[in-house]
Amino acid sequence: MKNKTEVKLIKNRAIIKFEGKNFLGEIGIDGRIFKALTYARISVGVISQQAIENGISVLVSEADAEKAVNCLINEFEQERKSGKVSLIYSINNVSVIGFVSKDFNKIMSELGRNNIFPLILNQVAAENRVNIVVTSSQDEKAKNIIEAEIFARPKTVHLAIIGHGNVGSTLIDQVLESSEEIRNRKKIDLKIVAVANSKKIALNRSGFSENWNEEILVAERPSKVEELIAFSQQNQLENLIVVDNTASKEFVKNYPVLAENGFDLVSSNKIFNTLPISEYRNFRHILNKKNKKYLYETNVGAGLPLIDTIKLLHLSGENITRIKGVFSGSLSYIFNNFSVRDEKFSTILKEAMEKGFTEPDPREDLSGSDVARKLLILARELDLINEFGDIKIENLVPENLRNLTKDDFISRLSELDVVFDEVKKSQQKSHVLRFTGDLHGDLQKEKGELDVKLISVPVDSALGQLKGSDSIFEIYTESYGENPIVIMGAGAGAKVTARGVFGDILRLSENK
Ligand SMILES: NC(=O)C1=CN([C@@H]2O[C@H](COP(=O)(O)OP(=O)(O)OC[C@H]3O[C@@H](n4cnc5c(N)ncnc54)[C@H](O)[C@@H]3O)[C@@H](O)[C@H]2O)C=CC1
Ligand SMILES: N[C@@H](CC=O)C(=O)O
Repeated sequence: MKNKTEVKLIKNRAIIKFEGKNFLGEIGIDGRIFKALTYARISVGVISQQAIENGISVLVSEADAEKAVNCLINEFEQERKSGKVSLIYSINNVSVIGFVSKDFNKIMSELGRNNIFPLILNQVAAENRVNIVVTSSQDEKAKNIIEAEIFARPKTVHLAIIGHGNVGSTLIDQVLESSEEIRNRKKIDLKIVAVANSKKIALNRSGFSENWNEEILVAERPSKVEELIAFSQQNQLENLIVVDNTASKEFVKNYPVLAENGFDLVSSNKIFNTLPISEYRNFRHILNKKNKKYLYETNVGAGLPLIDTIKLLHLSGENITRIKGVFSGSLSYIFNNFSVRDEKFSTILKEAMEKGFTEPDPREDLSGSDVARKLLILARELDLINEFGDIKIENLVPENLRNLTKDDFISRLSELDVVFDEVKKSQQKSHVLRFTGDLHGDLQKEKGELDVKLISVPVDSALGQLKGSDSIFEIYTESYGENPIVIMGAGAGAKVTARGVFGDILRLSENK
């Protein structure tokens, strides 16, 4: 049962800390502290004794802090000389929050998740009455969190959307469209308070509306993570989630500092999960330490529920023996169409780009790197310690086009036509081209074998029948034997991917 009383916030307090050896429980010490402060006409608030640290803390008005310290220094002059009292000092800029709640543990865990750890906690258990002392830079945020809990108010979740290209802009629109329904149904108030591209970041404490695009046009702040962190701290924003919808190798370097500063993370960007295993593990260590979460369901199979399925199977002890299939939505579209249509390769590639299936630079797909990343991400979900360099990748980009700028490459797409015409013609009759990923070998060992390659398969085979931009993942396990678990569906596209990212945001929000 929630207890509906006011949550009181008293600002401009200071903690007077009194530290020493073996004086706790000694008759008269508390009395002398009070007497000295009363004589000095200083009113005393919350009191706490720390048995382990051997200290006493009292709360006074910040204006009285210096006077309180001096008066206690005088009172305990002898004990200071003998070393019995080692330190008397003040911690300024703190606030007291008083409330009544039966769900004390829940409130403390919500505060902790938001990096708020009270400096003093004073609880009258019989009355469910609690006073906590927090730094003033976190007091409003703490009050909001406590009120949301006690009064069962919709909890506000603050979102920072990094990257507003195909996936990012679709996600923003989806969030704005559904936010009212989510507030009513789930009691979660999703607020997009930051939107960034590679150059600028737009910040809006009250949350962006449908005209977010205009706000980013006139934004002047550089797209730096420091701007976002400072903004979240200055505005005391609780329940923070940063969403990475870039393909940036640079932005992922910010993940650890974001987790350190209280952000959970959601990412459609696959780069972080394919960094060297030491960085991959170190980040997970930071997440654990800071009680933060990182979700990336769309890293493999866009909106398809693949990572979760693999995670669950693996966690439940199911022995996954092989994962293979067509992992790329764009290459699925390209080869499904190129194999059966009388059309140039470059024309079909352009279609895939226009439909938003390819990476920002389509060579990430054609080179096999994007499929290789997906394969590595799955391998690591199985606790394999493969590195990107272990993957055998067939690169479909001719060597002379590999080192061009993206724009130069795109202006020379027609050079791909001859190459792929040859490949198409060289197939057996009734065969089609498919670009596949295969994680195999002894997956009980430290490393698996990862292969990424273009193959030619009979048109009536399972892979041969793939349509549109569908991906197919065959998951072989010990219990399922020769019949794999098959997950198939749209493997790329802004709408399905943004929906998958949105799902991750909701999963995090519900646990907040
Ligand atoms: N398109 C799809 O079907 C799928 C895409 N993804 C992933 O989604 C991500 C985004 O893809 P798209 O939206 O198609 O790309 P896009 O090129 O349309 O958009 C990328 C956005 O990121 C911004 N950006 C780049 N570097 C940045 C930085 N350092 N800081 C801030 N912003 C930066 C760009 O300004 C742009 O707004 C990629 O990582 C992709 O692999 C994942 C699954 C499916
Ligand atoms: N470019 C990727 C998009 C999804 O990850 C693909 O084609 O699969």
